[in-house]
Amino acid sequence: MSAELVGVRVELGGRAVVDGVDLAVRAGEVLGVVGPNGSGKTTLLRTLYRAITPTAGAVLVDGRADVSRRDLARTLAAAVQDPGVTSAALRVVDVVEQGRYSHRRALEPLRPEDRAAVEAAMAAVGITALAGRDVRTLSGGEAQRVSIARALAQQPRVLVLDEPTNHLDLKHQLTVLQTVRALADAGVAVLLTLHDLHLAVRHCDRIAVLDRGRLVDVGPPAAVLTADVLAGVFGVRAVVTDRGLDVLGLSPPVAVDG
Ligand SMILES: Nc1ncnc2c1ncn2[C@@H]1O[C@H](COP(=O)(O)OP(=O)(O)OP(=O)(O)O)[C@@H](O)[C@H]1O
Repeated sequence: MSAELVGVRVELGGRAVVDGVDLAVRAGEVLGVVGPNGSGKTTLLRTLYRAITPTAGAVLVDGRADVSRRDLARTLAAAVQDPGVTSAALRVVDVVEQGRYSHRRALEPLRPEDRAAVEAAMAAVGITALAGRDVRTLSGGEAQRVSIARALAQQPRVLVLDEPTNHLDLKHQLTVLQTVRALADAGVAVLLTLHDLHLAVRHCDRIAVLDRGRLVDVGPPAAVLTADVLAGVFGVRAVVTDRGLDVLGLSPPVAVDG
């Protein structure tokens, strides 16, 4: 299983925010997309899960462009930055059960395997105790984990996560990233965006660097996040070592008065 963008260009508000991007996420890997604010990461993910139609290029799932909405929903799950899980009076478990829609016929009750998938998804991100809570009462990090659990309950073969750790405390960041690793080890293709380059270096098999809508490079973290890329794209002086990423300061150095 793979999901692929081929020569993708996306124009929004009259300008290209993603341009000429070729990128494939493959079964068994965690592929991280990193880049500065506004570089096109969310747009790229939205294009892959077909929330946006590209201006040019193709989106392929297992090499095919003609996948139906229903087949796509059975194959690919996404947890996005603004999950909207807090807009209606639903319990946490109701939202996670939405992840089973694509596996059932309309109005069919949940089957034992659906319930098992929902329970496993909630346990994986530590929200079992929140099952009966009104989603409108959740904290940002709790709501984010509900959104991720809904995607996990879908048991997708391609999992797309937009900033899955941005509201999470350290323990839950690790919980989510370890869950992602276990899924990849089980053969799921995982594509995620991360702002935290430390997490990206540690938890991604490959990293794609976006800058102003263009793909700068894609490959293993240490090969891609070179000092030049970190300076040129992110504006920081930093190096990737065996221990991870060391950020030394801003690049070029900021002049300090006095
Ligand atoms: N609907 C829209 N209309 C016009 N411009 C848009 C629209 N959506 C996004 N953009 C612009 O497209 C660019 C890429 O946005 P995108 O959200 O993909 O970036 P990002 O890399 O995910 O950013 P961040 O790190 O801040 O989340 C930004 O300059 C943004 O302002």
